[in-house]
This record gives sequence, C-alpha cells and structure tokens, in this order.
Amino acid sequence: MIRVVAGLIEDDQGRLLACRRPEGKHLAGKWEFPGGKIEAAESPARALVRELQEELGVTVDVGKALTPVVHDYGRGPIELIPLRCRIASGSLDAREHSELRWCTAEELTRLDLAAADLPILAEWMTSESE
Ligand SMILES: Nc1nc2c([nH]c(=O)n2[C@@H]2O[C@H](COP(=O)(O)OP(=O)(O)OP(=O)(O)O)[C@@H](O)[C@H]2O)c(=O)[nH]1
Repeated sequence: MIRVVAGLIEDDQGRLLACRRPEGKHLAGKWEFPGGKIEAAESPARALVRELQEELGVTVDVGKALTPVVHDYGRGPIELIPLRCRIASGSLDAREHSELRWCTAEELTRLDLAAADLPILAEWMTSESE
C-alpha cells in the first residue's frame, strides 16, 4: 500500500495550513494538508520534514500523530498518516500548490478537502491543542 504523510501545520492562533492541489495533478483543485509519499525505509516524521522543505520551503518540528486513514480513490488504497507540526524556520512558499491558506476549524469545514482528509479534520477538531 502507498503510504502518504500529511502535515497538520498549526500557527499561534490555532489555525491550520490548507494547500490547494494544482491543475494537472490527481485531485486538482482539492484542498489538502501538505506532505507526500513516504519513501522506503523512511519514517513518517522524516518524510514529512523532507516533503515540507521541498514543497513549502519550511522546516517543521513534528508533534503527535493522529489516526491514519486508509482510502481508495479508485487507483488502489493509500494510507494517509497525519502528523501535527509547527514551522521552526523558513517562510512559506507555494512551490507545488496553487494556493496556501491559514484556516480556522470553521473555515476548514467549508473547504473542498480531499475525501481522505475529512476524518483527519474531524479528529483534529475534537483534539486538544498541544
Ligand atoms: N500530500 C497529501 N496527499 C494527499 C492528501 N489527501 C489525499 O488524499 N492525498 C493523496 O495522496 C496521494 C499522494 O500525494 P502526493 O502529493 O505525494 O502525490 P502526487 O500527487 O505527487 O502523485 P500522484 O498524482 O501520482 O498520486 C495523492 O493521490 C493525493 O491525492 C493530503 O492531505 N496530503
């Protein structure tokens, strides 16, 4: 199964960073939490640090994991592993997304999120902030 890590990046106001998938990719136009495929022999946390450096130009401190979600968009199952994190250094640069947006919980519920992210958002909304 393809394993994918997704970063729940929180700011000081308790908002999360949502990222919009660009045209030409699977799920174009949908919003997601930034991250990507975990490479062989790589931990989810290590993969998240690498992916967020590549796609957003930031270094993150990785926190707690939420419950992984298995989802199939019709191309085979993926396991999406959510990790809470915070930006430690760097400034955000949308290198692989069409748009970045800091969102409150209420704003996130109104975004057109990728289906696999919906249970993750629901769990995040009921969890205490670290
Ligand atoms: N990064 C990321 N991927 C997600 C999320 N939710 C979700 O369903 N995915 C799916 O996980 C897969 C891996 O994401 P990716 O960003 O590394 O892959 P990709 O689009 O570059 O490659 P692909 O088009 O071959 O799948 C994609 O099919 C993507 O749609 C999410 O919140 N973050």
